[in-house]
Amino acid sequence: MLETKKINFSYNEKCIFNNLNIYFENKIPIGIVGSNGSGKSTLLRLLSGILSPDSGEVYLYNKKINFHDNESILFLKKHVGYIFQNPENQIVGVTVEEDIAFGLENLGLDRNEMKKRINWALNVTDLIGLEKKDPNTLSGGQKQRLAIASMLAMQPDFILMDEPTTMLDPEGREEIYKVIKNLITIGKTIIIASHHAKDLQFVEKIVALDSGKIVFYDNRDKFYHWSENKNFNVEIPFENIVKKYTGKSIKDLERNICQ
Ligand SMILES: Nc1ncnc2c1ncn2[C@@H]1O[C@H](COP(=O)(O)OP(=O)(O)OP(=O)(O)O)[C@@H](O)[C@H]1O
Repeated sequence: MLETKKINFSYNEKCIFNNLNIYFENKIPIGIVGSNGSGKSTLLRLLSGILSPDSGEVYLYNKKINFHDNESILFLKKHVGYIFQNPENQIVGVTVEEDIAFGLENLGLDRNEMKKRINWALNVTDLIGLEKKDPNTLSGGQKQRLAIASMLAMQPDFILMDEPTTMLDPEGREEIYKVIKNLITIGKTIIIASHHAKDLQFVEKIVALDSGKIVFYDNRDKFYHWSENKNFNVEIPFENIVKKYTGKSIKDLERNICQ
């Protein structure tokens, strides 16, 4: 479990969170939605130790994170990985393989373990065969998959993604969806902040933020019903629109066409 208790956070004078309590259970994929500026990225950054709260607490597995203690922050960072919207912010190696190895070098792993982790991360992110490539020559989708692979090799339990497909073309987006599915299958807890319906297709629950407050936290399907006529700047999934206007699922309609 990853949670915040009574968190307060401001950028200079601008208050973003006032007494925010939220929890994320292991292995329940969650989407975070909200209009621009509602605090989605800030929340992900607080949960992953990139930002520290002004007051209040972050707990991971019931352990309180001490933001003044490097070891405590490392404990949080070891278990909670963060993926930026723009993969360029995360890529540092001169080859794909070296980029993945970079984060591992500080962990004191032996060569075999490093190799094993690199291959595993390449596999989960579908990057096998690109090990020797210069990251600068990769497509947007491949770069984002590399950012995920490099973070994955550190073996975090929670993977926080901040609008992971916003910079990508449709092909790149589909590549990331395949990876998100893989990550869920191997038991990672995914938390995705996004405006795109397809980014949220695999999440079980949705948290809606409005000016730093949680105004909804429940199952994904309930969210789309609840949010009708509210402005959360989030796309409605195509299948929900079809269902609303025809009363039928896409599968039922396809069946009728084929009969
Ligand atoms: N480094 C910063 N310094 C000052 N203000 C910031 C900073 N980062 C974000 N903000 C402000 O804090 C508020 C919340 O920002 P945040 O990025 O968390 O929202 P968001 O919901 O992720 O928005 P978006 O959907 O546009 O990405 C916004 O008003 C934003 O302008």
